[in-house]
Amino acid sequence: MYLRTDKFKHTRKMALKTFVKISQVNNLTDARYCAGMYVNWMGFSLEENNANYLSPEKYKEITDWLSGVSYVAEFEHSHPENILKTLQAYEGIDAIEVSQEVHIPMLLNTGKALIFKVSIQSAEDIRELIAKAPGFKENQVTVLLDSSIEKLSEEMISLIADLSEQTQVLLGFGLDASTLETTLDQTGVYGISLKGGTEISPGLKDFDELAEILELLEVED
Ligand SMILES: O=C(O)c1ccccc1NCC(=O)[C@H](O)[C@H](O)COP(=O)(O)O
Repeated sequence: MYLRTDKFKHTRKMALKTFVKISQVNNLTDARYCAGMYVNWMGFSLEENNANYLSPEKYKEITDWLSGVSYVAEFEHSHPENILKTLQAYEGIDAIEVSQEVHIPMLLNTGKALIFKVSIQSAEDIRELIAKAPGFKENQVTVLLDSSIEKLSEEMISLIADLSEQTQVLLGFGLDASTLETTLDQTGVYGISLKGGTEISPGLKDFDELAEILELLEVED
């Protein structure tokens, strides 16, 4: 059984049926909408070469308007030393997301939650994660599955279910409003990850589709 931190249990209104992370948020409109929909984690790209890069000033401007959401600092390539240096300019970051596995051990003791974003090309990639799942669980590293694959195969669904039984997984691909509930049931993932910003993930053609998914997940108060 996951901890899911007491913080979430007691302060989050259970307004969404599953845990939701929004990645690469880069404007106030999307940020306010998503916070209003009670997403759990809001991610901002803090690497200057990223198309959705958010400067410290813009980050402050946006987050000053928000409440009830945890902030994720997203990095693809930065070395942990630079990550920690960068974070000094961003107040209130709760979690760090990296895409380089080798960077994980260097960030385990920062006091922040850790997310490992993995680009999935094939079922084999998920098998490799399953082999490493006990280590992720032990170190409380949330695994975020990202991919350009639009539709989840039966094989992938069953592998993701296996992975989710062993550690905390956020599913970031193969999400479609018409099959969302089944996908959540079949994979048993802890939550999902949707992209904000200007780059919309495969299968999510525009902000309307992101909104459609969030509305589907809404729980009546
Ligand atoms: O609790 C676990 O077993 C676990 C397993 C794998 C990854 C993470 C795990 N727990 C930690 C978390 O659930 C989140 O990282 C935590 O809720 C984030 O909290 P916060 O920093 O308050 O956003």
